Amino acid sequence: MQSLTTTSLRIRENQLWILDQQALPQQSDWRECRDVSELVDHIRTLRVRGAPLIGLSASLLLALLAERGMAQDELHQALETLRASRPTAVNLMNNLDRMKAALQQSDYVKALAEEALRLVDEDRALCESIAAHGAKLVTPGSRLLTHCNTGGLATAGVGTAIGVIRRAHEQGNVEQVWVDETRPLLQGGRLTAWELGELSIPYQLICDSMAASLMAQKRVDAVWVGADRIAANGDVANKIGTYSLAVLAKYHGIPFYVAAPHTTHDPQCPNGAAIPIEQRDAREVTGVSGSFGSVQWAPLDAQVYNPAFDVTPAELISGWVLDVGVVTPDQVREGIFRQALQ
Ligand SMILES: CSC[C@H]1O[C@H](OP(=O)(O)O)[C@H](O)[C@@H]1O
Repeated sequence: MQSLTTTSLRIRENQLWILDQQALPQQSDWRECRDVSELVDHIRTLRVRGAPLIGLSASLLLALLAERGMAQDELHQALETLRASRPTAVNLMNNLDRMKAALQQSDYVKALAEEALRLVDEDRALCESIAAHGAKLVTPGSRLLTHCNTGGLATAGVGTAIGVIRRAHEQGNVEQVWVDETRPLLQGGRLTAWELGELSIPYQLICDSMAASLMAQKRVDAVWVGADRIAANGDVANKIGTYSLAVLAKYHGIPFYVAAPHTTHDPQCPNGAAIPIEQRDAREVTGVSGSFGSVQWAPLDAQVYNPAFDVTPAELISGWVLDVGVVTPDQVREGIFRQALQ
């Protein structure tokens, strides 16, 4: 398979390398990813994370395994093992459905490689289109608030919500970004802060609990977040804490935008209640860990509730900023979300 480079994935000499996103920003640790069990572990521990990136890494590994001679039936098993690695982000399921179709072909080795690389190229283009549509919504002097991490680390391109912020900043319309640290795994404090620093985009890091008072002080002009799955009715599953931001934005009359590829919309999922929400390990809440080691502050036997995502109902969303354009609340109320994608 040809060499490939994204912010957090590489193909070199037919080997997949991943940038350990749990080690960032203290360490840029590239790790070989040789087989399914390693990738599943990287995905489950969020060394590989971000809805688009999870799907792309799984697709690229399957293509590499085929090139190394893995039998078709083993590849089918590998594909389904990867599908089960994280349940919420629909990108993984969509990508693997396409890889499964490639696996049915007679020359499946070639078909898998072509499809995996096509998915990477498509994601890059999707990011650019999302960013272009979204940047038009960012007015001069905007102070934008974002949650979790939705940049180049999480995609093959410029990102989704952070892609919009990046392009709007290039157009001179972003005064600064408020970055939610995003407990429990601190994707904002570790990854978005790192990415915006690398891009020289002015930001201030905040604890998630600080967003409300910033909005009350009229210091936030819009909220931009990503999505892991958009239900047929426009409800959105995204990193835990997104729903509370949407409620706060509604209360304060602040626009709340979701940026995502159109493929994140899942017409088979009727509404937010039908989106599977991943429950995660208690130790992520009773303490924190990273390349610096780990520290636990709560009792180790503390009872913990740790859903990785929450659901924001469509009524709280000002616009779904997709690669195909911006879907409006009126279109969603009219139940024509899908048609709006045409
Ligand atoms: C463009 S990434 C979309 C989505 O993925 C993140 O979740 P995680 O860090 O657990 O993989 C977050 O929900 C982002 O909004």
